[in-house]
Amino acid sequence: MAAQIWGSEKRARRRREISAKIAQMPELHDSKPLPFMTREEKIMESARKLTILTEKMGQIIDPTDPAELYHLNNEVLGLEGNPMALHGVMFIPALSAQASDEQQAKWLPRALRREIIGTYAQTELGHGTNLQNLETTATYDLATQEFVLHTPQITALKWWPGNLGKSSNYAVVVAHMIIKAKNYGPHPFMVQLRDEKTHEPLPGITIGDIGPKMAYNIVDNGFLGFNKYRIPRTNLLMRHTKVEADGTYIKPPHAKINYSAMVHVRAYMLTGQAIMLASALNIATRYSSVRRQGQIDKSQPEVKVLEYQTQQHRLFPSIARAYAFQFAGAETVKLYEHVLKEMKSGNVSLMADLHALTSGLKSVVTYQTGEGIEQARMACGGHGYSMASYISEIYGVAIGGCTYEGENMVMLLQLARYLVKSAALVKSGQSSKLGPLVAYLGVKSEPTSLIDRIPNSGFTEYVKTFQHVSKRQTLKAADMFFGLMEKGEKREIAWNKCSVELNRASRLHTRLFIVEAFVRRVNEIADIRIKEALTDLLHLHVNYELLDIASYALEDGFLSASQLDYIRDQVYLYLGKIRPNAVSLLDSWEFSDIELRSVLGRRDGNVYENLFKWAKSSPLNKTDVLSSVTQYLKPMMEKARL
Ligand SMILES: CCCCCCCCCCCCCCCCCCCCCCC/C=C/C(=O)SCCNC(=O)CCNC(=O)[C@H](O)C(C)(C)COP(=O)(O)OP(=O)(O)OC[C@H]1O[C@@H](n2cnc3c(N)ncnc32)[C@H](O)[C@@H]1OP(=O)(O)O
Ligand SMILES: Cc1cc2nc3c(=O)[nH]c(=O)nc-3n(C[C@H](O)[C@H](O)[C@H](O)COP(=O)(O)OP(=O)(O)OC[C@H]3O[C@@H](n4cnc5c(N)ncnc54)[C@H](O)[C@@H]3O)c2cc1C
Repeated sequence: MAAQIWGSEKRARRRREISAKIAQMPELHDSKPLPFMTREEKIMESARKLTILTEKMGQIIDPTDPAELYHLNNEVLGLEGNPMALHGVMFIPALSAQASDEQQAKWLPRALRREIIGTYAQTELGHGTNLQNLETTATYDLATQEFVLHTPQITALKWWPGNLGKSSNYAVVVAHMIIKAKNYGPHPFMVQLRDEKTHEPLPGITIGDIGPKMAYNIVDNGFLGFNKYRIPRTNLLMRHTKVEADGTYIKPPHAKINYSAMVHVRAYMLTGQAIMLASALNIATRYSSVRRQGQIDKSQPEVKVLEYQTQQHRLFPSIARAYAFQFAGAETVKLYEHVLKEMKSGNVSLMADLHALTSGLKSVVTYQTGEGIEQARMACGGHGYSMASYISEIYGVAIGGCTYEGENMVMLLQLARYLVKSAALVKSGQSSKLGPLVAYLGVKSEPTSLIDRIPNSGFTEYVKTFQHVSKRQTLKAADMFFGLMEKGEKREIAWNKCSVELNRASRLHTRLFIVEAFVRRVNEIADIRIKEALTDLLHLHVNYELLDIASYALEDGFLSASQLDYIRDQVYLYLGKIRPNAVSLLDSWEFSDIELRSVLGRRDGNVYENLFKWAKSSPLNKTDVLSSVTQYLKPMMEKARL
């Protein structure tokens, strides 16, 4: 099963080898539990480990393999980020995709050797989503052949970029490029921020940390202002766009090609989300098979809480989602790598499809991951609320994904644009022009679902039902939009008036893709036992998801009330079937105790003893009487007694 999760037996074996090596290197372990550290201590600890990794990484992993890098990152540095997180996740990918060969030769080896630390600075205090209204400017000075970066007012301060505040000395900065008074829109520039020797900010640069956040507090998200700060013309990233010495602008082959660093993270982050969801569920499911509370049969001893159907209903559909996201994520990364290769050789024809897909997936996956982790926390009762579970930290980090790389609602609306265009093709009889991901929009569906009538259809009837609701909602939302425009409404106003319905279509389309990716994977599996276990999980997934969106299928009678009962019964049936495999389905992800960082979710299940040990190690327990008591509470009580 680990091979299915991680993509191959070799990958699963490599993960085990890497975990085993790390287990033997105490210098790479947390020196104390992260929840007992201050933010400064955590950052210090993380930087300490980073320097060891820079020396020893090659002995532990293949540093050119993103999957191995990510595993090393999660084991050693953890989910809360590190002082070089953006260096790996966005700075290097941005240079790789957007710098010319010559620029790459100059900067990439330095970045890879970690001579310099970089980040990706795009969002501003006043604008993040709407890139067209970013305010930072890069004005070309023909006389000196330099760009002058400037922050015209406080709302134009770069705000949020990870590791910008304190750690990075370089950044890819996105600014509106102005040449001879003409604004060419946002473009990426390589900018040195700090002196390479002293790490002091360079003159003309105002920079700092934006303060603590809900999570990710090892990352120094920062602010940045420029005061007429000059950089050479050749610091514009020029793989796709060029500006010649005389100010001539050579436009890129696709208007949005400069957005590739965002698409990179959107494609890769799905796996990250699946891992976080599976981690939280691993903790909650292991704990639920240790925790005994109450009786189902009063004549019997207290049961493990995992025996309760409500507990299973709370956890198991999310186990199925974690697998589904992992499989959909693997497909998306493959597609991304393909499109990136094509883009490098000038073929940009697949960019729109990739953008639409990643926008929808990013939104649905992060939202449902957040939901699943929060349920996992509640499934652990009081102990879930303790930082000893580590679930609250996982939750805080995971839901950051609902916001970064494009706010979820906004990204769903990006997918909706693609869906509406596809609907227009269907309506104008041009279904043959539909791309493969939306081809179902042009296929006539049956009048009713056959779900309960062909139960062994190998999920075909389920897929058809998902297709039916997605198609119906897409065409309905598109009709609403076109209808408003026909009545004379301006395009943008009509769009806004339909946006809730449009986003519903985007979610349904994305959920269909996730189901299909799960079905595709299960169909490929040769090993009978693995196939059986995953088929049970897939049954639970399709029935649970369908129940969740049933209103869309009920409203036009595609599903009947009796079919809904059938689907509900299937959910209960598969909850019971999955119960014996539940812990194994999560242990198969092979998270080490070092990586999980959870007292509650330890592999040995020795929960209570370790919780007590953990509590005793709390800094508050270093002394029996705190100074808050001697200084304030004790005098107060004494005064009251007089
Ligand atoms: C050992 C130690 C190692 C440690 C390091 C570990 C290394 C690991 C190695 C690698 C593994 C990677 C694993 C990753 C795991 C993830 C972990 C995450 C970590 C957390 C990092 C967080 C970092 C966060 C960064 C950021 O948030 S950066 C800022 C992001 N900002 C946004 O996303 C802004 C959102 N807004 C937009 O994208 C745009 O403004 C918009 C798309 C909404 C609108 O754009 P615009 O206004 O310009 O466009 P229009 O509306 O005019 O036109 C729209 C048309 O353009 C098309 N379009 C838009 N975008 C694209 C695109 N990207 N591609 C193609 N087409 C695009 C639309 O479709 C429209 O087309 P149409 O007109 O035809 O409809
Ligand atoms: C943990 C974290 C890490 C980050 N790291 C980085 C980084 O490294 N580099 C970087 O540059 N940035 C980074 N960011 C910033 C991040 O990319 C932005 O916060 C994000 O893109 C959302 O933009 P915003 O903050 O402007 O939200 P807003 O756009 O102001 O969103 C506020 C609300 O308005 C709604 N809204 C906005 N526009 C529309 C629209 N057109 N239609 C409908 N609704 C709309 C949204 O849906 C939302 O409900 C990070 C953010 C976080 C939380």
